[in-house]
Amino acid sequence: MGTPSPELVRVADKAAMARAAADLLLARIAANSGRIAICLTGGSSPKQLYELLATDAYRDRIPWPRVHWFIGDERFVPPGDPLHNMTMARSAFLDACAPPANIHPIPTDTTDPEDAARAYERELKTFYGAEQLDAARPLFELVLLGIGPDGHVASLFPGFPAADVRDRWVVGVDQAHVAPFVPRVSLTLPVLASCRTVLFEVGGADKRPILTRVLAGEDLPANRARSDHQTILLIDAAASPETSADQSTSGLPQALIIMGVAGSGKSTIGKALGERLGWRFEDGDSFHPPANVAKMSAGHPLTDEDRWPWLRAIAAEIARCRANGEHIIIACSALKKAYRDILLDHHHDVRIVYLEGSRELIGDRMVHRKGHFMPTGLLDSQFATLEPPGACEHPLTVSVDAPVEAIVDGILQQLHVSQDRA
Ligand SMILES: O=C(O)[C@H](O)[C@@H](O)[C@H](O)[C@H](O)COP(=O)(O)O
Repeated sequence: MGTPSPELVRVADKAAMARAAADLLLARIAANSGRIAICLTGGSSPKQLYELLATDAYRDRIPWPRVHWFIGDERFVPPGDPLHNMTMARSAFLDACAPPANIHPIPTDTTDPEDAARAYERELKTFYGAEQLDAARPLFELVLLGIGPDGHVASLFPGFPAADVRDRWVVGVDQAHVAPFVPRVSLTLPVLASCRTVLFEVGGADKRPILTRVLAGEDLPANRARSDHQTILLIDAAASPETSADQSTSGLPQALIIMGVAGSGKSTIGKALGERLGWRFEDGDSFHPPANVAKMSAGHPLTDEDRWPWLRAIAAEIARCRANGEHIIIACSALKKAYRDILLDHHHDVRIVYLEGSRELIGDRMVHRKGHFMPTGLLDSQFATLEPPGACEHPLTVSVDAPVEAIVDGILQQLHVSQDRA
């Protein structure tokens, strides 16, 4: 299988970009319960993100002891210098939040950048526990990158030999192609690729010229830095070239997740929608691992720990469908945002359909529909758990207070599917 194409995610401005990047970082951390490595970037683009991570809203949600912080490139200046990349990250958030042993700067107190590169390569290999990268076991969970005005990433400049190095993990770069003109030390492209997600932050009007070239597919380091698994380009309105204004919203989604509390009609609506679109429908419950099925059959409620593998199994099925170009509709209560984050996995072609209804309405429907009574406690607890999807999740919201066909019409309308096409 080739390298997946990058996904474009558009946000309004740099503040929204920082929030989206922070949310993705949290999702990546939540998806792996082991020791995690994150590769930070220098430059000015990530500063807002770093500052956001130090705020209560994010800081308290990061399991700091198990997260390790590396850097994709360093300017060969002493720590503390205003140009020093890791110093910027340290003062923005790391020093206040991360255990010192989990901060892995590139040394710049060595004789030259080449020595520093060798020392950092050793450190990365020791952390990884092997001399060779294995595509099935990425080194990093997330690699953050910015794009320079000439299309460079980390300190891999276009036309410089460092951008072609494949047999080293880290290289010394004697001179930079753009300011600041100090020697650099940089991770190489195969090492940056060894991650679950490469996330580019590209914001501000000054990025528009280079982004236009990148989106046109020019052969630049920015177009060669791709994760083996997932690459996301977060771009804001100011950086976005007009010509690509509707690229990310055109076409139908690849997958739809029908969410809502028990009794909101997820399966009925999902099946009816599947028939109208000609897409496969699956009940999310069929993805529960046997341990969960056993627990539920014994009448024990599931905990979030039980739910993660189940949600990841659904996400894996969505990923499989996306890779094969198949459409799928999955019914899954997905009451909390953390659950939906796993299911959506930041894919803009996976959309949520939220079946909205009040507790009274859904309680009533339960009684009248099948003459079957749902215990009040269960419905109450569903509503207590429910975190309705926010605008940033771009849900298709429909009221369940209508006949099935009208609800399906409402969803098709929001998908801009003409009734002929359906
Ligand atoms: O050390 C560096 O300069 C970098 O890591 C570099 O690759 C940076 O990410 C880009 O040049 C974008 O820089 P800005 O974010 O400042 O535009």
